[in-house]
Amino acid sequence: MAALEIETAIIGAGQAGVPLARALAGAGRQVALVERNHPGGSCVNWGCTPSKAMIASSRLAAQARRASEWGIRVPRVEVDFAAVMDRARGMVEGARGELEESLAAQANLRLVRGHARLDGREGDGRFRLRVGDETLLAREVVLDTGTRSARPPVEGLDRLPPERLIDAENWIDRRELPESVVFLGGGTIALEMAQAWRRFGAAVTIVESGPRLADREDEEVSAELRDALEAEGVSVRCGAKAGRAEPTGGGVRLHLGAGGTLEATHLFVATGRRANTDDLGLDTVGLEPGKRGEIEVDGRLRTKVPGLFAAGDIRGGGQFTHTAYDDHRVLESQILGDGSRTTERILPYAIFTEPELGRVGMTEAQAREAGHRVLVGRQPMTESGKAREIGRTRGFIKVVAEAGSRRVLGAAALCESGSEVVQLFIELMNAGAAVDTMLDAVHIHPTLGEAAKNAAAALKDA
Ligand SMILES: Cc1cc2nc3c(=O)[nH]c(=O)nc-3n(C[C@H](O)[C@H](O)[C@H](O)COP(=O)(O)OP(=O)(O)OC[C@H]3O[C@@H](n4cnc5c(N)ncnc54)[C@H](O)[C@@H]3O)c2cc1C
Ligand SMILES: NC(=O)c1ccc[n+]([C@@H]2O[C@H](COP(=O)([O-])OP(=O)(O)OC[C@H]3O[C@@H](n4cnc5c(N)ncnc54)[C@H](O)[C@@H]3O)[C@@H](O)[C@H]2O)c1
Repeated sequence: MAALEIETAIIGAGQAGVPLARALAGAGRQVALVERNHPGGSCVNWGCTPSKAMIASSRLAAQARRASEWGIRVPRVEVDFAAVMDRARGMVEGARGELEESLAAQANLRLVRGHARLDGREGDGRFRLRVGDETLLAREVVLDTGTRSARPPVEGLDRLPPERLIDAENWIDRRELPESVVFLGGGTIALEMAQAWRRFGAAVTIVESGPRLADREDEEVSAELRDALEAEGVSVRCGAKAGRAEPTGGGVRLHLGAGGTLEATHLFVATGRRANTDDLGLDTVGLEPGKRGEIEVDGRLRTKVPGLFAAGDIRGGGQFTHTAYDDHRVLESQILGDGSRTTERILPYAIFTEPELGRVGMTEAQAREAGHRVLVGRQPMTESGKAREIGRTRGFIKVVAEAGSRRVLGAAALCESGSEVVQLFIELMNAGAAVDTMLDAVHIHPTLGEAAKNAAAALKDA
C-alpha cells in the first residue's frame, strides 16, 4: 500500500487534536487525524459530557428530597439509574455523531482509524507513522493521546473480578447502581462521582492516602468539601493507605493496615491519571516520557525533537478540556501564525460537586509560598441574599489579592454555580485589573455575583 503523504499528522482526536486538525485543514494544509477509539477523547466519551449529565440528575434527586424547604411536596423520590445512564450515554452519542459528521465534511482532513505508532524517520526527515498496515509520512507530528486511570500499587488489585472494579473509563457502561462503593483517591473524579452516586442511593466511602480531600486547595476549601459530603452520608477516610485488596463473596475487601478493613460491592479507582504514551514508538525518534508517561514540552508545546509537538493532558500541567482546547490555539500560532501564543496562561478549573468549586490562579497558601504579601477577602454564602433565596447557603467565596497593586492572585468560589461565579475573577485577572474595577462596577441584584464583589470588598491583610 502506498504511504499517505501529508503535512501534519495528529495522533489522538481529543480536545486539542480535533480543533487543531480543523484549523490546519481549514487553512489549506493536508492533515491526517488518527484515532483508535471514538473521536472526542475522554471529555466527550466518558469524561466531562456524561459525568456532568449524570451529576445533573443527581442534583435534581437531592433537590427533590429537600423540596419541602421550598414549600413543594414531592411525596417520593425514586431514582431510575438505568434511565440516568441512558440520558448520559445519549448525550455522548449525540456529541460523537456531530463530531464525526463535521470531521467527515472537512476538506483537506483525513480521519484515519486505528492505533498510531511512530516508526523512525525517512531520509528527508519526515516522520514515519504506522496505523495498522497503513504508513503515513508527515513533516510534523502532534501527539494528543490523553490519559487513562493510573493503577496504584495495591496488592491484589489486578486479581479482583473486573466487574467489581470501576474506573473513569468504564463507569459509563454501567446500567445498575452499585450497592456500595469504596472510592480509592479523594481528588476531582472521586469527589464528583462519590457525591452523585450517594445521591442515587449507594453507600459510599472515600479512601484518600493524603491528609485531606482535594489537597491542592486551601485547607478551608478541603474542609468545607468534606463537610458537605459527610452531611449527605458519604464516609471519608483521609490518611488511609490501602495495602491490599481481595475479592469477597459479595464484592471487595480493602485492607488499610492500622485503619482496619473496608468492604463494598465495588471499588472505584480514582488515584490520578497516566499518559497514553507507552505504546507510541517514542524511542524510534529519540524521546523518553516521564514517570507518569508525560511528555516534556516548552511553552510552545515543542518537544525536544524538532517537528514533534505534544498537547493536552500528556504535556503535564492542568489536565482539563479547556487547557487542551487552548493548546490547539498555541499550536495554531506555532504552525500557522507568528508563534506568539504560548502556554503562559492563567489557569481556571472547577470541581462539579455541590457546592461547586470554581477556581482560578493561586490558593492563599501558594501565593504566600511564592513570596507575595497577600490580602484575603471572604464572603460566607449564608450572608448572600441570593444564596438564601435559592436555598444554597453552603460554602464561601474567597479572593486572594496582592497588597499594593490590589491585583487578584487567585480566587475560590465554593458555592452554587461556583464554576460560573469564578469567571468574574478570571476576567479581572486576564485584564490585569485591580479588584477596584470590580468594586466600582454596578452588579445586578440579587445575584451570586454580588457575593463575589462582597468578598473583594472584604479584602484585608491576613
Ligand atoms: C470522568 C472524567 C470527568 C472529567 N470532567 C472534566 C470536566 O468537567 N472539565 C474538564 O475541563 N475536564 C474534565 N475531564 C478531563 C478532560 O476529559 C481531559 O482533560 C481532556 O479530555 C483532555 O483532552 P486531550 O486532548 O488531552 O485527551 P483526550 O480527550 O483523552 O483524547 C486523546 C485521544 O487520543 C486517542 N489515542 C490515544 N493513543 C492513541 C494512539 N496511539 N493512536 C490513535 N489514537 C490514540 C484516544 O483514544 C483519545 O481519543 C474529565 C475527565 C474524566 C476522566
Ligand atoms: N471537573 C473537572 O475539571 C474534572 C473532573 C474529573 C477529572 N478531571 C481531571 O482528571 C484528573 C484525574 O482525576 P483524579 O481524581 O483521578 O486524580 P487527582 O490527582 O485529582 O486525585 C487523585 C487522588 O488520589 C490520591 N491517591 C493516590 N494514590 C492513592 C492510593 N493508593 N490510595 C488512596 N488515595 C490515593 C491522591 O492523593 C489524590 O488526592 C484531574 O487531575 C483532572 O484534571 C477534571
